[in-house]
Amino acid sequence: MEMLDELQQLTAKTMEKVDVAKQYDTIRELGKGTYGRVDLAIHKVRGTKMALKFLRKKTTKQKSFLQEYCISRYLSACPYIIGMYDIAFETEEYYVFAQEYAVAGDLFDIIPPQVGLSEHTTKRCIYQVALALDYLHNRKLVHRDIKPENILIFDKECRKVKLSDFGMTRIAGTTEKRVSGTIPYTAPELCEMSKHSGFLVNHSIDVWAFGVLLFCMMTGNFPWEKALHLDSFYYEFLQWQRYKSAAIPSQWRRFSPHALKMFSKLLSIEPEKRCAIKDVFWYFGKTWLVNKDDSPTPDAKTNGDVFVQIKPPSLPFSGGEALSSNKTDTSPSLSFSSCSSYEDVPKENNANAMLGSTPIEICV
Ligand SMILES: Nc1ncnc2c1ncn2[C@@H]1O[C@H](COP(=O)(O)OP(=O)(O)OP(=O)(O)O)[C@@H](O)[C@H]1O
Repeated sequence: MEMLDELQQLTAKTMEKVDVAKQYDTIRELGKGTYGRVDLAIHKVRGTKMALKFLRKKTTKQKSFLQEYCISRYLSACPYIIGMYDIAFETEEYYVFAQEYAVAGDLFDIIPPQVGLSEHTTKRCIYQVALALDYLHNRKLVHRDIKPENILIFDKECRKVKLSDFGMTRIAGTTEKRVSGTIPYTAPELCEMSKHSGFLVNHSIDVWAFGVLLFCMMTGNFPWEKALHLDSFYYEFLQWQRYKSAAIPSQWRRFSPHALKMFSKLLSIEPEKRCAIKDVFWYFGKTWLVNKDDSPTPDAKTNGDVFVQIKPPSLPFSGGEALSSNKTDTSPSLSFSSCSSYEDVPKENNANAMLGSTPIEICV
């Protein structure tokens, strides 16, 4: 990791003030995040289309910018991680770096609400995400922000996808403050921690988020809003995992026994028992979704079909509830609901977006 320090120092020394309009033709905004925005621009001299990531100086320290830029560059040799240009500069208001442009946007926008992607497309996509995460973990890094908005896609069929946004990436084993909000991808051991208390960064938090991401991709819903006992969808999952005799929660019944086994390894409640990302590769040769015609009829191990109407919680991603993203672009935004519904809600900040006030139908 000395190499990263050196790269950061070198970048800090060589970073220039640039007038963006003189060097780039801005085409459009690609997305907005918590700390800034990403624009599609053409480098006037090179004639190349690039994604310029602008991080507001008001909310981003130079050190954090350098860290994100250098970690991104360090990882960009992997074909499943977003490519980087050797371009970092500042303006009056922003720190800026240039990335490869992902022409089809991000994964969030192509997951059909309440339906999910086909098994074939999910496997094609998640396989590449798993390779990217395995690459990162082998280098002792933890991404810490795995979610569909950070998986960039180059075609709607997910033939080529790349992991991006290394703003939260840290070295495994370091102590971090738990400052970010709780979202459906947040592992239970982090959800239970009080804000600002320190925790040891570990690969297992990416593994958990990967499991939740997989569920979202295959169902178009979040499995829960928060991995906390007070979240009924999470509590049901917890009971099922703890006492195998408990009923399979309805939203998990669509998965094959192999897929359920994979989920219980990825979403193991105790972080020490969670599998490594590379352990999922074995499951790619197996079927993940049960054929509707073969699905088991409700019996002692299941609850039977129920149809529940619940009021959406006041937070964005509800356990078994609504998922929304932090995007504020003009593309249609989604919210996932726990067993169910993806509703069109603004992709405001993941942790703060409000769900609409209409009840969400949960078909179980
Ligand atoms: N290289 C790219 N090509 C195309 N679109 C991109 C690219 N980089 C980012 N975007 C779009 O911009 C959005 C925000 O980018 P990014 O996640 O890097 O910002 P952020 O401020 O770090 O977000 P967050 O709030 O999640 O931390 C992405 O979800 C994606 O839709």
